[in-house]
Amino acid sequence: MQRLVGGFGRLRSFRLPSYIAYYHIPPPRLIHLDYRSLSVNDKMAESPKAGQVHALPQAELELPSMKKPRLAGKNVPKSERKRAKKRAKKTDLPEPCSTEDVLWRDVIAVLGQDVVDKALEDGSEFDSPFEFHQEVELEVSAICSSGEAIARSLDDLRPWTVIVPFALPREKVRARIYRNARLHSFADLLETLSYETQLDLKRDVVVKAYKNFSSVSPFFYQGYPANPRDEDLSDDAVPQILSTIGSPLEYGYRTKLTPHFEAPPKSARKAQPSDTEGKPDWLKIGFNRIGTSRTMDIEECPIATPVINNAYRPARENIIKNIFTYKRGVSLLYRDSLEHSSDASPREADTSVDALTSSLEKHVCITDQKAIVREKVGDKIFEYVAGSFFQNNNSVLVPLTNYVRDAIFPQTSITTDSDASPPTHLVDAYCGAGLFAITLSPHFQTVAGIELSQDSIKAATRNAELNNIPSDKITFRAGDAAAIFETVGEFPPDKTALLIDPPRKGCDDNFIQQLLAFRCKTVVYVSCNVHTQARDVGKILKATENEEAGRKYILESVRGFDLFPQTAHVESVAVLRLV
Ligand SMILES: C[S@@+](CC[C@H](N)C(=O)[O-])C[C@H]1O[C@@H](n2cnc3c(N)ncnc32)[C@H](O)[C@@H]1O
Repeated sequence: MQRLVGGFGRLRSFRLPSYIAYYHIPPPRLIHLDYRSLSVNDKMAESPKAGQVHALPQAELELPSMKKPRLAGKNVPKSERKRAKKRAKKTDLPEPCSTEDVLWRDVIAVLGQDVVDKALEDGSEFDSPFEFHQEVELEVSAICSSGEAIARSLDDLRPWTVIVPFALPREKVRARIYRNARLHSFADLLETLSYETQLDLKRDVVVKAYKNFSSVSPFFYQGYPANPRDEDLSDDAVPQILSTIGSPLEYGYRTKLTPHFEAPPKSARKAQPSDTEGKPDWLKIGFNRIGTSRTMDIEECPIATPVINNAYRPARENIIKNIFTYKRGVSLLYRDSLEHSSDASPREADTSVDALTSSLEKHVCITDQKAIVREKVGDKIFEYVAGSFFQNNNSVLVPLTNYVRDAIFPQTSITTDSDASPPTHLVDAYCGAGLFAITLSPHFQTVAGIELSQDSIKAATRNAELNNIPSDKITFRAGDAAAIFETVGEFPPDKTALLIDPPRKGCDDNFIQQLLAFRCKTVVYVSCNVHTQARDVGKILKATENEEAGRKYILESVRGFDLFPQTAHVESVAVLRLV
């Protein structure tokens, strides 16, 4: 059983599930060792200075190996001899290749051979700057061969390292020292301080995606060894990837959860125990372990909203109690929703202004796939069928939609013609329940959205009504995204912004061809899969790169948005402009 506790805590005493713990517990594939830096340790063995520190007198070294070295004269009292023995043991460098030696070499790699040699020479290698149970703040330098993190102490006067579990390079952590050793201390992790580190790591994912999939000449990326190919884009086609925008909520943000469980196996049915025995070991209610189809038991999910966790806990108890009534496995659904009229029974309904205002903000948990979920994004209301698509982190939707608005109407832009009049028309391809079309509608004269799911199109049309947007201003149609270009034939391309937010597989070639034929002024590409986004953006750039007569698309900016803190997932927004 994994006990999940949200927020910061003593991570040592429990484990987050692997699906959310990507940035908290380094799984083996995240451990990168810089063997070049470790190789400086090889010099250690040859170093005469290092040898001198723990060397016994020459005569003793030459004793037969079975004979213990003589530490002092016969007349020295036993207690003194014991102390000397202890001292000698403490100052001995670790046995080559022992666990201690492997760690010691990580210490040297972080501090540098010169610093270590100096400490050994002046005998300060055990003078820890830290006391037992002292709390310290650290920035992780590397991962040790043991999988723990190693950080260099920030005190430059006394070079020191601290070994701490469950942290990653560049993360800032708070830790409590529990043991001091030679030039390093061991500490328990108290807190991972930096959400910024996650955002940096996610920026790296965007950088790599554009490097690997946009077909930009590899020479653009310094140190990349390949030669440019004919099909590569020119080396300045991709601008510097901007920093990732964080989610206002780092935990408790996820508005949808779909845990599952299997029905009892035959063997368990045969020996059906009484329900007083609690949860049987074979029963796991939760999510798949990363990369497997085995379920990990989850009691509580730190990234889910409180209303979802509050509903999940008793439901879980109920499933455990009644597990033998299930003949098949079940996938559950939990959706965080604002309470709306159909949730309250008529008897309970209070129509006073105060009651209506507070009910607008009251959250309930919906578990029926077909029920209607309600959310607010800024001053707009959205309703959709619980089983259909809607973004799962409400806290980041205002920053995200504002960012898209500002990209379409830039205050100053090096790439837009300042005399050009702003766009008046918006096309929302892959529009879902109308999130972008509706939130951005106040800034446009005409808006058109398209989406494959009939349920979502019904929801988008209803959402336009709910938000009092006239039907002659905004229209939604069900269909393949490429079909939108038939509908918007009347839209002036130079005054049209196209928003693309496709599923993970990205856009198909037909859509890209029609986009290229339409040639609208601005394209904002929002994506939940930055790799297919990089591929599609590369195709658009490449298609217009060498056009002599016509104008070409340039990639003005790319940046990640963190819709899913504590996971490896990153959303990406690319802005293309026709110049
Ligand atoms: C990532 S969601 C974005 C939805 C919406 N923009 C939002 O933010 O709520 C992608 C949407 O594309 C729809 N979709 C998938 N394939 C499509 C296609 N070929 N043409 C149009 N829509 C499609 C899905 O049903 C889904 O609603």
